[in-house]
Amino acid sequence: MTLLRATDLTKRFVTRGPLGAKAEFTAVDRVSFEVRLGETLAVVGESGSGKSTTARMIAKLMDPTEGTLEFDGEDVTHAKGETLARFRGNVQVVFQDPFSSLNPRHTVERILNAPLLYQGRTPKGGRRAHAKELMERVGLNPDHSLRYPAQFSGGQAQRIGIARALAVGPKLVICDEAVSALDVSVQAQIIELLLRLQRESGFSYVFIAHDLAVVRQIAQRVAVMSKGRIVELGDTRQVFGDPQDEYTRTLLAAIPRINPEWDRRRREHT
Ligand SMILES: Nc1ncnc2c1ncn2[C@@H]1O[C@H](COP(=O)(O)OP(=O)(O)OP(=O)(O)O)[C@@H](O)[C@H]1O
Repeated sequence: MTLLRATDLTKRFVTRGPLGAKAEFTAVDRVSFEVRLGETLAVVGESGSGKSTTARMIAKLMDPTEGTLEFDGEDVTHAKGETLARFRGNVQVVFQDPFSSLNPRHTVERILNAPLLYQGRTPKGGRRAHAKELMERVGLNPDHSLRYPAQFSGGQAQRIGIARALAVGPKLVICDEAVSALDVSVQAQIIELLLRLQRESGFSYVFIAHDLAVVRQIAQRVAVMSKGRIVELGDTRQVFGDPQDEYTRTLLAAIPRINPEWDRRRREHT
């Protein structure tokens, strides 16, 4: 079942050159894909390929210049008011830097209650219990609910970011380079957590990443972006095992350890 469908999503930015001359730059160029219920779709590509801009558009943090976005069968491209609030209850984002996305002056309890309150909902067992329950779900000590973000490590802060995304019971969680800034060992723990939460709750992920080794662990399907376009999209094993696009091959060749099978075949052909 299709949960989210992006059709020809396009984002053009107007930039100004050194002499003040206006120029238009197409960061995302007619990108189309769907996210199925319960799956993880990864979006990979080099820096500047348009991954984050795509993530921001499907999270409705940025309007597309052109194209449409459907969620749960409903056109949400220009959603406002109640429709937008409902969308925010279904689609949540986990950002790369937890410290800059968590308000440093708010306690974890307040941070974890904010999404529900925005929805005009009150947590059933009260705010404290709601925060503690979410902290437990993501492996944090619930006794620390009155602490501030700065009192946590990077990995723990990312767990708070993930707990906040879960607070409203979303159907889709967009992870925008959510593990990229973490040490490798912490990264592995967070990936494990993301996989466990998906098993428990059955939501979908759109997983934006540049680390293909991580993508291979977590995503059933992958979209490869280059210069604002999707150049390849398909089953992760298939795309990584037998890339059809030249750019995907270059991307994979940059980390030959990623797929011994593909690496072996690459060596055979060179
Ligand atoms: N607000 C903006 N105004 C002008 N150009 C922008 C803006 N936001 C992004 N861009 C440009 O759009 C292109 C795509 O950026 P985007 O951040 O989506 O790429 P990315 O694939 O996520 O890269 P990274 O992995 O480095 O985050 C880049 O060339 C970027 O400089």
